Amino acid sequence: MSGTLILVRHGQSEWNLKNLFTGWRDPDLTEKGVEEAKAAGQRLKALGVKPDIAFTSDLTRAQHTLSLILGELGQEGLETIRDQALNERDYGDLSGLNKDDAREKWGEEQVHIWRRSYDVPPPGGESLRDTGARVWPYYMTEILPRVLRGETVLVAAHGNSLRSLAMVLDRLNTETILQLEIATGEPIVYRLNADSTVASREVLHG
Ligand SMILES: O=C(O)[C@H](O)COP(=O)(O)O
Repeated sequence: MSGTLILVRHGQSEWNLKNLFTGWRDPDLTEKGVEEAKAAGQRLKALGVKPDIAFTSDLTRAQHTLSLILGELGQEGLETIRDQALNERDYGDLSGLNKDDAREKWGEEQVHIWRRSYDVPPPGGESLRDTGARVWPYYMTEILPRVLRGETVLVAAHGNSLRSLAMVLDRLNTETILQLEIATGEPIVYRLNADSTVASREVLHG
């Protein structure tokens, strides 16, 4: 066994609440999102988790979630690396549009394909494969080596940047990834084997 990797999607954002495609736009958390983030921190604390380092994206909602979690853990000053490699999928021309309005305009099926498929990008934006093309090398070079050294690494990021990472960790293929949803503010705790495969996976539900 080597180290521990904790993935957490940010708490509810202002645009999650308004049902808008967000991508690289930068809304902050709602009150509910703040509470979700604090609750995530409390659940990690109850589990006895003590991160050695944290990673987050270049976007406010993930950074704010991370700082609330670290507050609950009493680790406000923890070394934190921010990188846009961990940003949400770029939703391109859909950014800022209402998801129900988009379903009306393009149809339920097309919108679902843009949101959940592996390799169909939304207009002007990134497919999950495109997102993975920046997340996977970042994971391999910056995050995984620390976990393999036995560290506990906390990653606060986004629904689709984390879905691309879960493809690797949970061995999902281009079909089975369609089913994976990652809830806001629910940490996923992975213990990794020395060969980087997953020894155990636990979702800390609310
Ligand atoms: O960017 C967004 O709109 C959300 O964070 C994730 O959206 P999705 O559930 O449509 O992938």
